[in-house]
Amino acid sequence: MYTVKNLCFSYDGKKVLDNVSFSIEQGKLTTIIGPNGSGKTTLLNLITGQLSKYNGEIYFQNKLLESYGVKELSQKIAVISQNVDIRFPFTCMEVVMMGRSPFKSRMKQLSKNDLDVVVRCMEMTETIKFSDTPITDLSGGEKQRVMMAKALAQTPQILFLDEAFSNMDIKYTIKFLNLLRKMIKEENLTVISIMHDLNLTDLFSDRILALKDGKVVKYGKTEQTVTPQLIKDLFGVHIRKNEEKGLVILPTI
Ligand SMILES: Nc1ncnc2c1ncn2[C@@H]1O[C@H](COP(=O)(O)OP(=O)(O)OP(=O)(O)O)[C@@H](O)[C@H]1O
Repeated sequence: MYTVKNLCFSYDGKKVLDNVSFSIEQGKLTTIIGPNGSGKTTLLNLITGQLSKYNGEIYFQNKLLESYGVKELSQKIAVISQNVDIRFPFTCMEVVMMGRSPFKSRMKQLSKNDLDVVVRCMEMTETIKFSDTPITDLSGGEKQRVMMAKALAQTPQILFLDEAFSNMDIKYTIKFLNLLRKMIKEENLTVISIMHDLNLTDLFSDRILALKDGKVVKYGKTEQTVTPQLIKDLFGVHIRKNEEKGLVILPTI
């Protein structure tokens, strides 16, 4: 689905990604982990076409990423970024409706089908009650739920999440991770996420891509990849792995 070969990227001469190569499988939840500043968001921005001027190759569905137009790419991928940066007081329904814009012609209204998708996604994310509320009036976690509704309304083949649950409480985080697992199973959705919560990463991910200092340290199946040694190498933190319940993070460094 995605193949990245020898990807290198610098900001103003400062190298941030160094010879990164991997392939993402369809119908899996892959989580990118690594310390602050290791290059996770930069990598995500590159493979979603939000950053350019890299060295190396990025293939999406066997075509070079740079050969896709913005509209074509937006019909296939949706991205939820780290921060919700909407300063204009659009109503929440207007924001979720923007998720349908890759599918409509310029100047045309949304179709009945588009509106049905919007309402369904707002119901799934429990944001329908905010339909007429300006997004600027919501809390951080509520805004993230609206952004989740907008991303789902895009009906993507691949959903990218950059710490998309960072402001959500544990109930909604688990609700959405379960919803994504269901969509992966039933609709063959592919999810690529960045998460700092190692317990949830371990419980919900199929594959782990571990980055440190802009290099891939490890990439593979979660159960084989998330080991106490990897977490020690990445973060300098000790963990114990409980075979039944996942990770136990120990507060000694
Ligand atoms: N726009 C930018 N201009 C210059 N340097 C940048 C820019 N964005 C990120 N960087 C630098 O690139 C490096 C990687 O940043 P990136 O945001 O990709 O890391 P990250 O792994 O996502 O970090 P975090 O876990 O803190 O979100 C950091 O050293 C950061 O300071």
